[in-house]
Amino acid sequence: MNVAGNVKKENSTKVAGAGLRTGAEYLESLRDGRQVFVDGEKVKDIASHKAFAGSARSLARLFDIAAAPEMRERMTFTSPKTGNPVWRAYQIPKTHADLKAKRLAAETWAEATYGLMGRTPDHVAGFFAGYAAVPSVFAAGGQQFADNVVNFYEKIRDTHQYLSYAIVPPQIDRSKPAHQQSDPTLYAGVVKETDGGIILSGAQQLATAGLFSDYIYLSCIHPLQAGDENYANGVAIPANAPGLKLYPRRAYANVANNSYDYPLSSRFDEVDCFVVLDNVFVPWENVFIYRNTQVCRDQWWQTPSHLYGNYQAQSRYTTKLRFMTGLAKRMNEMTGNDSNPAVQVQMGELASLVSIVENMLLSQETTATIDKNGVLWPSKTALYSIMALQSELNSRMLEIIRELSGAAMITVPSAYADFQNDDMRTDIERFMQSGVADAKSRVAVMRMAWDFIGSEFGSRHQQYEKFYGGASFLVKMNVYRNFDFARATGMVESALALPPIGLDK
Ligand SMILES: Cc1cc2nc3c(=O)[nH]c(=O)nc-3n(C[C@H](O)[C@H](O)[C@H](O)COP(=O)(O)OP(=O)(O)OC[C@H]3O[C@@H](n4cnc5c(N)ncnc54)[C@H](O)[C@@H]3O)c2cc1C
Repeated sequence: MNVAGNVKKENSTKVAGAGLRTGAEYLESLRDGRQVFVDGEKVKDIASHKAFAGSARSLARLFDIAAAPEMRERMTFTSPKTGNPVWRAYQIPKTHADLKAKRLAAETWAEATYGLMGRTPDHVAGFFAGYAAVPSVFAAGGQQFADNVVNFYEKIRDTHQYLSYAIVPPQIDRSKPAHQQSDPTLYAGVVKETDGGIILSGAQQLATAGLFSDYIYLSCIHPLQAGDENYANGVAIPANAPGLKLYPRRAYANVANNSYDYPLSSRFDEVDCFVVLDNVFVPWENVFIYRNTQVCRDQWWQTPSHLYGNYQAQSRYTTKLRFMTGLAKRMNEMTGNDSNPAVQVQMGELASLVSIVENMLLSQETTATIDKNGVLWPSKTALYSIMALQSELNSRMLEIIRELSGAAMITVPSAYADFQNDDMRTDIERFMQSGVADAKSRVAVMRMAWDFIGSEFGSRHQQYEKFYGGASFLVKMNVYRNFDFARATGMVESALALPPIGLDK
């Protein structure tokens, strides 16, 4: 299977996959009555709606890649429960080799979307692998919750389910804790308990790819305090649960009506969804944390969940940066600047920044440690250091590309249709050609670069890289909590205790 190619028609055909879900099955499963609202309307069919169809097909392709027999070793491992192949994303790593295998699988999926889709099925899968690796954290709220999280993990692993998550309260009034908001049902929380489960109301941000997933994991990563118990939950909600409403932000593919003018927006807009819960019932078996602020906090930091999920995110990010570097190189070739030494220095800086990200990813593997239960934890300092600086490094990399481009991304025809007009085509072909390619090829590269960096889609990506892992001041606090300051201050103590020189008079 050609991983880096465009979405192909075979996506909609069934692939022999030993029970693995195919793209066609995935697309069919989106027709389940989920409530998605966009442009003033309820969406009837996500898989065929013009705002979402291209991205749905890109995601379906990931299912087919994993189901392809020749990708079995790369993309799957054997379920200890069923003996069937299941996505590697759900593997709990026990060795450094396991972790590397998970990265290779993540990279394979990331390459199929050029790193432009962050919440592919392997992201939240990593969190659940982390929960199932240390269920005792959930048992602190009652053994039944630990059992629930393990059972649910096994179910989603063995049936190849796609989860997204909404784990941040809405930005209504950040100056007040959850329970002091002007209305107790603004933030998503429990409003009622029944014999069969709990009922939730309120809102939560921001389920990227929520409308494309099978379940949304709803919990809270923002610090909660005494009094916030109603908001301290961890529950899995099927995307079509009655009362669950998804409000995507502006869908970029709506205007990206052809893949020449918008080669990326038309295919890879993963769509961030605001989540509203209107008395959504969640059965007990899908409840893993219930009104417990301590467990709600510990799920992220006392299990390897946050590390596994963000290790996948860094694999995806590294892939995207490779693609970005390739785009910059092709752009320079088109403008004839590629051999200019000053341009090569700028490209050298870009490549240095990309290499730092890549090597911090590899360092998470090599400095990973094994806990007392035999579970491998990627290095916290390696992960959080690069995440903390990503916000700044990403901006610098984009700035270099803008610098290198001059007007190249702007001096392009208004639309693909211009090539069809005989009067326009003559001028375009003459004046917009490159020294190494005809006008159509040159413009194709520039449109792709603009879609990457300057379109609404590209601009959202800049915001995504800043915030997908939380605001950078919070990530820096993670580094602060995990850095070995004792070793650093120990050296200072040692230096202060060195035998004195010249003080004996
Ligand atoms: C494109 C995109 C996709 C996302 N996808 C998901 C997703 O799939 N699932 C999900 O759950 N969430 C997702 N998020 C949400 C993301 O997790 C939050 O945006 C992030 O946690 C930041 O929270 P916030 O937006 O409420 O910002 P705030 O917490 O309000 O912070 C905004 C800014 O205010 C300043 N600030 C606020 N408080 C402090 C402080 N104490 N000290 C210093 N500065 C401060 C900082 O400059 C900070 O960057 C996504 C966000 C974006 C932009």
